[in-house]
Amino acid sequence: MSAVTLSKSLQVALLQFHAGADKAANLKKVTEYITRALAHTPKPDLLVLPECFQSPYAVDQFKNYAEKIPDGETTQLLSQLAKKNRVAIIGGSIPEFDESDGGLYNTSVVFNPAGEVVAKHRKVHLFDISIPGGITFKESDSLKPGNKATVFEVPELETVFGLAICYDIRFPELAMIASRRGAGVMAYPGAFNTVTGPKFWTKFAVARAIDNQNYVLMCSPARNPAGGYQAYGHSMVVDPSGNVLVEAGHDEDIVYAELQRDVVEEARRNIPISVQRRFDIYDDVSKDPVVSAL
Ligand SMILES: NC(=O)CCC(=O)C(=O)O
Repeated sequence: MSAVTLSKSLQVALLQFHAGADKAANLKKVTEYITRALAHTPKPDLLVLPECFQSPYAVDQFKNYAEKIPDGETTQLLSQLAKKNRVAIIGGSIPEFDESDGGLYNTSVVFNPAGEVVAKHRKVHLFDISIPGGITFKESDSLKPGNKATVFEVPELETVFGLAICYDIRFPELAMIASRRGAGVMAYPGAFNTVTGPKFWTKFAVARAIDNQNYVLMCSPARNPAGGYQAYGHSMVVDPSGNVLVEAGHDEDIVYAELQRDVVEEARRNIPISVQRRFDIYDDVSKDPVVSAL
C-alpha cells in the first residue's frame, strides 16, 4: 500500500463567495468569510478560497487586478489572516503579475498557520474552449500557463496536498503525481460555469477522488447574477470512494467537512490499485503521439 500523508483528522472549510468589480470590497469579503468560517465548531484547520476571489473571471480584466506574489496586497492580507488565526489557507487563485517575464498567471498561493507561503501553483492548463451555443472562453488571450505540478506539505497539519486550478482537473496526471508523492488531499479552487458545471463538475471531482483514492476539495465562487461569467458553485468535498460528503448550492455559503486518514488507508487497503499499476505497460504514455479530431 502506498503511504499517505494525512492528519488523523483534518477539519476543512470551503468558502464559496463571489467577487465583483470592486477589489477592495472583494478583499473585505475575504476577511469576513474567513472570520465566519473560523467561528464554526469544530474550528477548521484549513480554509480553501475560490478561483479568482478578488477579481472578476474575465480575460480582459485580469491585468487590472494582478499583483506580484508575495509582495502584493492580497498575498499580504492572507498571510496576516493565516498568522493571526493560526489557520492554513489555500488561497483560491488571483491574477499574478510576474515582473521577470512580464506575464500574467492564474495563481494559487498557500499559507501555513504561521502565515508563511508554503506553495504556489500556476494554472497549468489554460481554459481555452469553444462550445457552439454554449460558452467560449480563452484564458490564453491574457494569461500564460504554469509549468509544474504542485505537491506540498503543511507540517503543522501533518498533511501532504496536491493543488491544481479548475480546468487542470480535466488532466488526471496532476492528481496522480500528487497521490504518488503521498498526498492524501487534492485541492481544486475552480470556477466551472452554468454550461460545463452541470455536466462535468461532480464527475471530475469523483473521478479524481476514486482514481487516486484521496480526498478532493473543490471550491467555487458563488454565482453572481449581477456579474458576467456565471460560476457553477457547488463547492464540495469528495471522499476517497467518491462519496460527496458536503455540497453547496450556487449561492454564497461555507461548507465544512472532516477528513480522516483511516478512510484513505482503508480505501487503499481494500482495493490496492496504487500498487497494482502496470508502469511496464504504460510508462511511456506521455511520449505517445497526440490523436486529435481537429
Ligand atoms: N475556470 C476554469 O478553468 C473553468 C473550467 C471549466 O468550466 C471546465 O469545464 O473545464
